[in-house]
Amino acid sequence: MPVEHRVAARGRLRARVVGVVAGRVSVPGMGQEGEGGASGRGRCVGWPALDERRGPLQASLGTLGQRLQPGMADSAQAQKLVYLVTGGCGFLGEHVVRMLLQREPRLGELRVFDRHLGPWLEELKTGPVRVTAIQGDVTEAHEVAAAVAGAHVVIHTAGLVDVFGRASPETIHEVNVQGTRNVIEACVQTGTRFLVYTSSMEVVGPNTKGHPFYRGNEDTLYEAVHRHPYPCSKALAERLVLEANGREVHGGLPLVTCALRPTGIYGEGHQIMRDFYRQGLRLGGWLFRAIPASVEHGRVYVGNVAWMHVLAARELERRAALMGGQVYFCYDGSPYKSYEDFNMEFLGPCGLQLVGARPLLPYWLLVFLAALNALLQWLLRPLVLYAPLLNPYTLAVANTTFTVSTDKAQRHFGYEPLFSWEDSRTRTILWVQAAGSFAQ
Ligand SMILES: NC(=O)C1=CN([C@@H]2O[C@H](COP(=O)(O)OP(=O)(O)OC[C@H]3O[C@@H](n4cnc5c(N)ncnc54)[C@H](O)[C@@H]3O)[C@@H](O)[C@H]2O)C=CC1
Ligand SMILES: CC(C)CCC[C@@H](C)[C@H]1CC[C@H]2[C@@H]3[C@H](O)CC4=CC(=O)CC[C@]4(C)[C@H]3CC[C@]12C
Repeated sequence: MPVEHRVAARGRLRARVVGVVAGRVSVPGMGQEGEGGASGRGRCVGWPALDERRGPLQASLGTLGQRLQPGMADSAQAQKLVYLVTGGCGFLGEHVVRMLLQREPRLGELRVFDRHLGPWLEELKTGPVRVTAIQGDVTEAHEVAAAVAGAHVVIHTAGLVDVFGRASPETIHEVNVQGTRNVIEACVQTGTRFLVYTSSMEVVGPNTKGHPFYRGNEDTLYEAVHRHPYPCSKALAERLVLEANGREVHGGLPLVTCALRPTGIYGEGHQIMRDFYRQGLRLGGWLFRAIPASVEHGRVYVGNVAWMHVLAARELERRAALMGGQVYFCYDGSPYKSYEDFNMEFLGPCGLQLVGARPLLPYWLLVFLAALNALLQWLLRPLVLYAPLLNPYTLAVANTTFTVSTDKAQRHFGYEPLFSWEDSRTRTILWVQAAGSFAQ
């Protein structure tokens, strides 16, 4: 039940302000210095150019890595800031929300904007920070503007993450590209100066040719060519965000933007992991290797992704010249492994086994099955939504090495992972076990 109802922002407010609850603030952490860098620019095959279209987690963030820096207490008293997190009820968004409450000392109000608000927001009502839940749609410009008005910082993580063909390409574009455009325009109109965008490694690759990206960084040359609507939309949206850096916002000051590019995120709330677990349980505890163990994936723990967002948002003002218009891969100490072997780090301790040192089916057969799935999806679309995990795109991503190795975020804004690999692994295992028992 909402604690209090109120209008959170000026303007034509149609976004529903569902409630105001208050959360907890604890201690911060931080770092320093830097330099310049490059941003990868992708090409979307079969998609219009930018200009042609207008258009169950507990507060488990712990005390790891907490460091109180000199001056933090002073600045905490000096100015309280309003943060807006779009997509704040999603897998990553919830972690960003909780991380801000725990580790952003200057937080005065936290606005959580999402199409679907989570009931867990109610838990956040006991602390000193006002949490404003706003039900709204990023594709509705006036709803976004109303939510942004008066915010100091926007963390834009809302997005349609669909590589399975559940949504149409147009819808993906509308949410990810037009939604991002609406966020930028809202910042410009209302005078909000700091915008952190959740991009994706998919902006770079894997490309349609299946070229490996091995221990790459933000400056690594790579032929970024996309066909799938999701990476196309993320690449277009990221470009919008980077190009908006330096635009004059209401009041005359420049907008400062940056984009964070997580690799495949895992952790508490990761639905695909939960799906693999349930599938394994249905198969009597067995999963069957489909992809060679030699294909490596970079993965990153959700808590560290959230932490990087919090740090980037905090440092954007002080390091505007350095960070503005920059992209940063999101990384941590998680080991490079194949997608399936990495999942087994969590599913193994939950009782599942991965059968086969090598793939059980020949690759050509997987390609055939993926193509068959795509055909069935198309044929059945008028009748039913058929959206299996295996399709030509997910097979290509799963079967292509994509690993990052970079310290740019460390150099530019002092990012160090907050959670060790051991801790990330333990937290994820506990969550999978709990999610599995709910499934029974
Ligand atoms: N899951 C992953 O492995 C990765 C995700 N990302 C990016 O991170 C961001 C968050 O992704 P996840 O948390 O995994 O996805 P998610 O689907 O769990 O969260 C997205 C949130 O955005 C909200 N949303 C969707 N459409 C909306 C709309 N029209 N208006 C308002 N809210 C809307 C959803 O309700 C949801 O709460 C996305 O931008 C995604 O592209 C980037 C790299 C990897
Ligand atoms: C048996 C199949 C061949 C195994 C299918 C696994 C796939 C469903 C997943 C393999 C790699 C994943 C993607 C990757 O982690 C990068 C991503 C980044 C994002 O921004 C969104 C999610 C995703 C595309 C992720 C989606 C699932 C996989 C394709």
